Amino acid sequence: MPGLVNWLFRPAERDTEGLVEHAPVMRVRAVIKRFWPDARPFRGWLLLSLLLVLISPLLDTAAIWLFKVLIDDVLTPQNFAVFPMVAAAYAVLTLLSGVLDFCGQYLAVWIGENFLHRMRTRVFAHLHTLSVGFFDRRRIGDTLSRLTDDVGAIESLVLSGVAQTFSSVVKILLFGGVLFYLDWRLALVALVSVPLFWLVAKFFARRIKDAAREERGRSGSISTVAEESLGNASLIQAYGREEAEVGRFARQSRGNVVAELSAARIGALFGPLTDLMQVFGVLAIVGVGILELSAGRISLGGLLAFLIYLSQLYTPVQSLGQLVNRVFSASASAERIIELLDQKPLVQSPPDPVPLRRVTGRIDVDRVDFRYPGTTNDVLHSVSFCAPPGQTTAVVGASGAGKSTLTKLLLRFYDPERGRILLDGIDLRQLDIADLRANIAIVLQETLLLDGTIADNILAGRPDADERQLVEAAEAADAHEFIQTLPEGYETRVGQRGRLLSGGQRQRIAIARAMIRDAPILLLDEPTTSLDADATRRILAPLRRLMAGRTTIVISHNLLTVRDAQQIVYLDNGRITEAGTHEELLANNTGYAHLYRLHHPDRGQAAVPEQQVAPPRPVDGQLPN
Ligand SMILES: Nc1ncnc2c1ncn2[C@@H]1O[C@H](COP(=O)(O)OP(=O)(O)OP(=O)(O)O)[C@@H](O)[C@H]1O
Repeated sequence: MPGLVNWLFRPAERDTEGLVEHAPVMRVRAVIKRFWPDARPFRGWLLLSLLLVLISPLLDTAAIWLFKVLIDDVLTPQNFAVFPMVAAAYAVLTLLSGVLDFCGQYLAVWIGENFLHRMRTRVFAHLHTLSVGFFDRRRIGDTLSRLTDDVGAIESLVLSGVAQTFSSVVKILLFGGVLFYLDWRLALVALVSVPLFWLVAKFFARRIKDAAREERGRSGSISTVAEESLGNASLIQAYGREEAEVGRFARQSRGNVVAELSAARIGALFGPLTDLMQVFGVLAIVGVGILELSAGRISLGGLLAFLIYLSQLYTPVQSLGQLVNRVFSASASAERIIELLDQKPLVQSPPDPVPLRRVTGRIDVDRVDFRYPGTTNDVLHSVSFCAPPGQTTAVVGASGAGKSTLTKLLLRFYDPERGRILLDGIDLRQLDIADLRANIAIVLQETLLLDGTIADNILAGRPDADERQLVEAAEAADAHEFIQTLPEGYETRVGQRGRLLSGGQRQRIAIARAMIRDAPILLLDEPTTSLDADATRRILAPLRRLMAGRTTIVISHNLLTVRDAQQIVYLDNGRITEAGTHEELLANNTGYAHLYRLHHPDRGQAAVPEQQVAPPRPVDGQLPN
């Protein structure tokens, strides 16, 4: 027996793989209070739906009363004269109750779905206010699972939960009142079991919430593993990791099953237990009912109607109990949403930003120290340099030196720990983030394409551009030609992350996007790294066209693009150890020169590298070669 009890109440296993961020535990009342303001636009409709909820048990009460009339005034005295009236009343009541049920149910779904839509959009919009750092730390799969599944739980807490509680309470009061009206002694006997219901429901509620919390977490882990695994299908297949991945997925899925079963055992036990209590209650009433009948204090019709009202009373009491359980399990989901909503963006625009239009593009990096949130080591140490307007500054250094980190600070994905970055003499922290980013165009190593058409992807740089500007940008990016050979030209879809295009084609689309943006500042982060020599050669000319006249910060291992720069900054473990032109740094014969020779072993100490590609664009007559 103790073994059986243990099995019935065995909790779900805790997930120890740490794929999802655990949400802080909250009281149900606090959860409801938190989301109640979100229901504001629906409160009028909710009131109407509560009104319908109120009318429906009234009709039920009348129908049961008609049953009493049928027995006591038609069947017992065998009086047919009253029957047509009773029958007509029944028909009208049923019709009315049908219409009201339809309206009530549709209204409830309408309110629920519209609330859900607003909530989902709000959470999604909130996610987009968060800094890039949040997405670096979080598993996308879990966030998706919260956005799709957990959001629904809030609706059941603040809307359908409220409506159902109201409906149950109304029914209990109404049917309870009629019971007292029919025979108060019997009614007292009937109500003795109500507190018992509550105790049982309370006992179950906490266990259900624990199981639900684990189940939701596991569901997030399943999505996380699926998203990571399927998103990297080529890597996994190339390295034969399929079995290991399936195993990882199965582990989370099994954990979900265990949590679901734990919740199911507790949930399934609740129903029969309350049924049992109900049967004992009814038997006790029948016993006392016989005494009442023989004492003439109630008619047979009255006793039967009493039992029917009683059965109607148990249903709302029982559903109130189940509702408590449902609310507790839904609040486990709501906790996960609250955890998301409570995330604050690491960087925010100031309340009174300095107005900014098109900048001239002077960038001053002033003694910047930086470390990533939650880490212990500085990635940048007292980094200072100036990128003059319209000129190219190359940031060079070994892998992990902090080059990309610098571009993240320029885009204000993060703020420096100490020091500042100035744009046209204004600290980035004083600017509206949108104004700042409107002045910057980026081309990254791994081209970011959205799953839309080629035109969509280029126009993402400037949505209000017209078709002529679109084609001009594509031509300047050397992309127009290949786009025209595609079956649907500019309207060809590029597939998820642009997988239907080659690396070089993706990169040229990215250049066209930056081109159409026509921003005064350009950030190029390893734009040629993922390309082979031929593809690199093809994008160098468009890249140079893009760089012309803009303040460009280029991070590259490809010293071909670096050689074009008027200034080269050499980063070593987060510190600037050298700065100057290509020739100056080669003459220094330290970090940069070593890196250069690493890439061009045949060049030795040669100060002037020979031309490898089409002649570089003549920038202000200052080109190193
Ligand atoms: N999101 C992050 N959270 C914590 N640490 C990070 C994060 N991104 C980068 N780092 C760390 O910061 C350091 C600098 O990284 P960064 O990407 O700036 O180097 P990099 O010079 O651009 O390297 P590469 O040439 O290989 O791209 C590295 O040690 C890296 O581990």
